[in-house]
Amino acid sequence: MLLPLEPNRRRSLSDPLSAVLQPPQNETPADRVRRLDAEFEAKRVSDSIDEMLKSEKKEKRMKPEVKILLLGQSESGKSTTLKQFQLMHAPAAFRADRLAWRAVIYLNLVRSIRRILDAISPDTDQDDDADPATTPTRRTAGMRVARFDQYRVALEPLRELEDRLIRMLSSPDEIEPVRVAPPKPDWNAYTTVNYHGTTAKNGRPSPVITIPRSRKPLPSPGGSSNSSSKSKNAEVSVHTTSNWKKAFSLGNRLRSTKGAHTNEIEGWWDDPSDPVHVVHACAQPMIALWKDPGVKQRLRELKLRIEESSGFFLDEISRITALRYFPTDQDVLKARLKTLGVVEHSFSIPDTDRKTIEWKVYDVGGARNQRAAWAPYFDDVNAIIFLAPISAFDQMLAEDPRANRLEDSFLLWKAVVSNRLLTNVSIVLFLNKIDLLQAKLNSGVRLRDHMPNYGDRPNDYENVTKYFYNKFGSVHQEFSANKERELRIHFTSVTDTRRTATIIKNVRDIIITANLKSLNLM
Ligand SMILES: Nc1nc2c(ncn2[C@@H]2O[C@H](COP(=O)(O)OP(=O)(O)OP(=O)(O)O)[C@@H](O)[C@H]2O)c(=O)[nH]1
Ligand SMILES: [Mg+2]
Repeated sequence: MLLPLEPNRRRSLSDPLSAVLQPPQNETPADRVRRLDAEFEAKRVSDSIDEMLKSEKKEKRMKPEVKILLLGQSESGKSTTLKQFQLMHAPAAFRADRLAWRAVIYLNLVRSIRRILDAISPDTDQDDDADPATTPTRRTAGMRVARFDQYRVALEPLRELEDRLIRMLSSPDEIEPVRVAPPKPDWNAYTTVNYHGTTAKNGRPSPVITIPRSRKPLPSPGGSSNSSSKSKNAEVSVHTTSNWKKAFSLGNRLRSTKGAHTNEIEGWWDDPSDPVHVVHACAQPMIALWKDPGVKQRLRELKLRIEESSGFFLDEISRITALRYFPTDQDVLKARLKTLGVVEHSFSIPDTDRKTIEWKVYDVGGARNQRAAWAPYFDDVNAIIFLAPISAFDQMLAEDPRANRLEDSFLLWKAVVSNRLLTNVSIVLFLNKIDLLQAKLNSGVRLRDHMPNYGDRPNDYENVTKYFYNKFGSVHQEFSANKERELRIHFTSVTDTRRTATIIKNVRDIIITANLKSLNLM
């Protein structure tokens, strides 16, 4: 039986392709059957290839890659949230790095001590180089701390240690220092800087992180200070990529067995050059300084709440300065390293159907001069976790002492929710540092003194958190580029592992659902 000619075969003869496909003029009925059979077979093969491609595509869509961007101002808790992701989804790697964080923890501790000495120093009254984020703008006259000179002398070795830790963390084996990061920082303010010279394959800059350096060295016994550290924004950069961790990793520090007979392990505590010996030797004066009622009184007069600051370890000096101190998970979560650039971390996470999904979490630097680096990540991100540290309502930005940190968070939030590139991106808001907020309100700090709009509402946790919830929520409602977008708001303390794990799980499910919906798979 002759197969009928398909209507769509009749093409215009002006089309050269059609002319070629036309059956020959002198085609016999037998030739025609053969030709149509061949065409039928070709179509069958082509259809089956199409089918395979379709199912491969579907399979690919079923295990999508999810990209999450962590956004928020500096010290909002982005890197801490990332650490919680690591703790949940790559615990072995997280724990393998714990020893490396020892250097950062020592540096955080030394820096806190330095801040106290700076604050209580009788020389500080004329200081125009104090930390704007933490130093009261006007010095308050008060009692001189009686033992100040003793503390200054006893804690002098910490000055050299700080420089040494910075050098160790700054990847000394990196040979080609190249500046890649932000366009406009005061480069002269960075000391001992090594930058990774590579640029990632997508043209995005290589990640680096910085350790905030105290603005001044410890006051020297003679009262003079190192002039090189007088610059305003002195910070030290350290690569996220590798070497700062290597310098302090277990592999490097546990080098050999002491002897075939004893089988005793030689650890960092046996290395006389290890920084632990300096902090260990200074432990007693550090404890005495922190416990000194005169010091506490002076800090109160200055309204300096050191215990609320990043990388706070002053309540745990004995434990942290012990010769065989090994950081706990919680120590690592509390340790502070400032991020510069954008850092990508990948996790393979099984979803509800036990399919593995590749999650890419991007942690960005939140300081103002870092924010220009965010935009290149907006075009292919699935979700944003935005962190606003609501305890910071009485603080100023480190990079701009005139800008209230919470006002800055509101502006940043508005810019993110109204950004058109992010129209179809799920957004989750973490109102973070609620533990510090609670402590601050309990200590009598009033919100309305810093945000007059708060008015006469009660200054308690419940009312204050409700106020922030509504304020951030209404900014989203008014300015969102996507009026359909459902906003999820969580009150968080991202240093709290148990609560944060529950929230992350919840956020993960929401993001997966939204992602599948956007792919029309639900
Ligand atoms: N008490 C308390 N501390 C927190 C909380 N969240 C973060 N921190 C601490 O605040 C400090 C700053 O947090 P990071 O995660 O480094 O901040 P970041 O947003 O990554 O900052 P940049 O890298 O500068 O953009 C760290 O020492 C954290 O341990 C919180 O909810 N409560
Ligand atoms: Mg960070």
